[in-house]
Amino acid sequence: MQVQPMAAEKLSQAAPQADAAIAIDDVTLRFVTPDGHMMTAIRDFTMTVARGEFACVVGPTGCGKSTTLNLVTGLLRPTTGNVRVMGNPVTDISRDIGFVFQADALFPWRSVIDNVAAGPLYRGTPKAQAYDRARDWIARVGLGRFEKHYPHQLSGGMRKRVALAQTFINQPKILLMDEPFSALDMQTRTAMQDELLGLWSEQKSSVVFVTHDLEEAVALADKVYVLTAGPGTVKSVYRIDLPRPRVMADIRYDPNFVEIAKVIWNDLREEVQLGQSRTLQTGH
Ligand SMILES: Nc1ncnc2c1ncn2[C@@H]1O[C@H](COP(=O)(O)OP(=O)(O)OP(=O)(O)O)[C@@H](O)[C@H]1O
Repeated sequence: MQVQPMAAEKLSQAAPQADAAIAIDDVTLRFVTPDGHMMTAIRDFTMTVARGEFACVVGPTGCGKSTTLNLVTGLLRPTTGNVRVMGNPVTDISRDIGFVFQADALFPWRSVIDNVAAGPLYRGTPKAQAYDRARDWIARVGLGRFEKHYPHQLSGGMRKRVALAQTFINQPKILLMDEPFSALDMQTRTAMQDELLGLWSEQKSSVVFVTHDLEEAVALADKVYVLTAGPGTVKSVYRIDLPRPRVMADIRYDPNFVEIAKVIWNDLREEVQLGQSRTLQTGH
């Protein structure tokens, strides 16, 4: 087991690899606030996610984690710097990208199978084939008996399984996840983390997973990015060398896991405290 800030602890100074799945190169993003001031959301931000890599991003509230994901989707454009996905500059919302966010993105008026088949149908897959694939994915996430149910008839964990099936059926090369499991109880959350790792290891997507939960980050990731209090930049990057496959219910008791989490928390704590003191001073 090795825990170490990666060679480029100051990754913001290092050029991302050309063939990376995601390459955010020295990006600064400024917004005009509602009262007309400029505010910097992220600054001098450099991040590289290799193909097939699972990267987690942790940082204090408001430090720019969601903004980072929005740069990858193309919903936001950098003020300065470059963002490349699969080697190409981001110009539009890419079909290669799948999302799972905290809120459900399910259509409430559609049954489970109609929700899961929606992506392939939208992409032009013939109906019979789209529904066959949807059935297969619903079975994979353990909801075979619930194809005809509507989202309001499912628990939060079941809806999240539908969301994973809905996302993975499109075989995204890149998966962006913004606190996807934070609303779930601990047990369901653990099950969903296992589910996610299983699906990811089959499909080998490149993942960026944003979370407030450092233990979740360490348990899931190949690499953990720690961001500074806003305006966010990369404070340090840790490679997590815990062996795979990982079993979420067990990994938290692994002494190596505990040690890694402690080291990263020492780093993150300063930023969280800084973020909190700013919130107290400014009220937001
Ligand atoms: N469209 C926007 N216009 C102006 N400011 C914005 C906009 N979107 C985000 N911001 C600001 O950018 C900063 C970063 O926001 P972001 O949502 O990325 O943070 P975060 O780290 O994801 O926060 P949290 O952990 O609370 O979800 C915040 O100060 C936020 O108020």
